Amino acid sequence: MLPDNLPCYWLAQEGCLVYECNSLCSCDKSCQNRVLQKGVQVKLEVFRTEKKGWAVRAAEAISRGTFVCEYIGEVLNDAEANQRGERYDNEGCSYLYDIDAHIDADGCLIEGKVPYVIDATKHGNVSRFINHSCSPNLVNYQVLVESMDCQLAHIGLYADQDIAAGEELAYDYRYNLLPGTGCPCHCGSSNCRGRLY
Ligand SMILES: C[S@@+](CC[C@H](N)C(=O)[O-])C[C@H]1O[C@@H](n2cnc3c(N)ncnc32)[C@H](O)[C@@H]1O
Repeated sequence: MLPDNLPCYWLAQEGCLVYECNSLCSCDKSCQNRVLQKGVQVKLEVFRTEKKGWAVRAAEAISRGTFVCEYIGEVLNDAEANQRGERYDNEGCSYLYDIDAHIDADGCLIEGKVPYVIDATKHGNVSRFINHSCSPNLVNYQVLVESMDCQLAHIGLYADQDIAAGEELAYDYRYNLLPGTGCPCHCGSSNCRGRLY
């Protein structure tokens, strides 16, 4: 039996498309299928870490399945993202979110590649400070609200487990591990892959 507070799409695999009610629905704003569109509803804190720069932690307990925040920023095409990505990698800090890397090709309705990357370097919200972990406590879903264009889905981050107040929030960046030295991962988990990319 599922707990009452789990959204109806909770059984979907990470990276899948989910639909929220929108202005074409007869329901009102109190509908339980209007989650991401209400914005951040949980208390979050940005804090400084020793090895990972800024990070985000829960300022109150967050139950499994709760929407945490949306990853927002400038929407770039692949060419622009590659160009900026090289610069960011050289600088050692990147706020690019590669939508494609998070799509579960087997379990999703999205077909083909999403030719966009979200860049939160200059425009973003608290999600830009969330670090990577090889044992994450957040998962990502692609969420459709007003537009039904799968390639323009919102990116929602949700608690994948019960999270205690004070615990750092993290999701799996799912970067490709490229040949070379890459960038060391400091997530500290027992199954850490050792590198971010
Ligand atoms: C989206 S930003 C996260 C916020 C960032 N820590 C800051 O200070 O603004 C991503 C960057 O944070 C750092 N980072 C995130 N997770 C990390 C990890 N597990 N180990 C080392 N650095 C990490 C890397 O520099 C990465 O490019």
